[in-house]
Amino acid sequence: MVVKVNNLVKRYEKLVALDHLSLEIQEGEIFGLLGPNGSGKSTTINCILSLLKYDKGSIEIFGKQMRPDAYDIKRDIGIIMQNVAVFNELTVYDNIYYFCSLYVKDPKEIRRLTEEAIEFVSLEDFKKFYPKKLSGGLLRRLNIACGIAHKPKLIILDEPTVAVDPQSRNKILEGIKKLNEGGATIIYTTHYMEEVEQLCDRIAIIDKGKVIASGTKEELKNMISLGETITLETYHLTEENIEEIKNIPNIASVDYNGQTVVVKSKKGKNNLVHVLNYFENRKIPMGKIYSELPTLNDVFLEITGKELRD
Ligand SMILES: Nc1ncnc2c1ncn2[C@@H]1O[C@H](COP(=O)(O)OP(=O)(O)OP(=O)(O)O)[C@@H](O)[C@H]1O
Repeated sequence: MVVKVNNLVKRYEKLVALDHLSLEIQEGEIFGLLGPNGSGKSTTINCILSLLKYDKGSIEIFGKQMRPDAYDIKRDIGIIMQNVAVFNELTVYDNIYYFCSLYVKDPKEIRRLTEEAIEFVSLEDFKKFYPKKLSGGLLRRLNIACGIAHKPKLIILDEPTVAVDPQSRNKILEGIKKLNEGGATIIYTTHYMEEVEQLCDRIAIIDKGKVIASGTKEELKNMISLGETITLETYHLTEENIEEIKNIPNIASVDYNGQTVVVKSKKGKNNLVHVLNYFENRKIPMGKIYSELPTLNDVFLEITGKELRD
């Protein structure tokens, strides 16, 4: 176990930001903390890092109790915060060198690690640039390089792709996978379900400071009753047809807007076949058809009754 958070409670005056939150993160995994804005992700990370005091609970990292002065633990952690934290008066190279020098003493080794980090985030052409001259995506990559240059065993990234262009976003996600393949354990917070689906081995979904579900994405999707969502283009459905589709076994809901019908089914076999057979037998013309498995948004929606997105 790399991180063990037990029953954490954090209040900001009257607001309970973390409400008995527990997490267990194992060595070598990419662990996703998924939740809407304001659910408590940054507060969790700041408590884990002992940057914030909390009211109740305990936090262990690498099997030891985490404290504000636990420098032996902090040395092995890389932090990439939501807000870019670099020095505007230092170049790209000097920023990375500086952050690396907080953990590594030998100048030759710092230079080697700095070059490696620059290569890792593909900033070779920008070494002498000052942060103000970098685009948002490049700045994020610099922020990441500063956090990982000292080769930490545990890397914590708090929403590193917010307001980043798709190219930089892909580079960041690929980079995180590479860091993980190199042996680092990763904690990744985001409100983008696509990112955790793509990246994470295990996920905790949080809402209002509580873990509402956790597991692999398959486990999370198996927790809910929704099977698949079938979307079908058709201009010819009557009220009677809609009622009949609702009565097909295993169908949970039917929504029709005059152009497309969205049929949600409960878990079970051959749901798509049954729906298509209905259209075939009634000779109702169909256009495009597709069927989707539940998303993590569906999981969030079924548990909390609201959308993950704002
Ligand atoms: N310093 C603070 N003082 C008072 N309330 C705070 C403070 N920081 C956070 N909060 C509140 O605590 C709750 C959790 O906030 P937190 O920033 O941890 O959520 P988050 O999931 O990281 O959201 P976001 O992605 O918007 O940062 C929110 O209701 C937020 O308004």
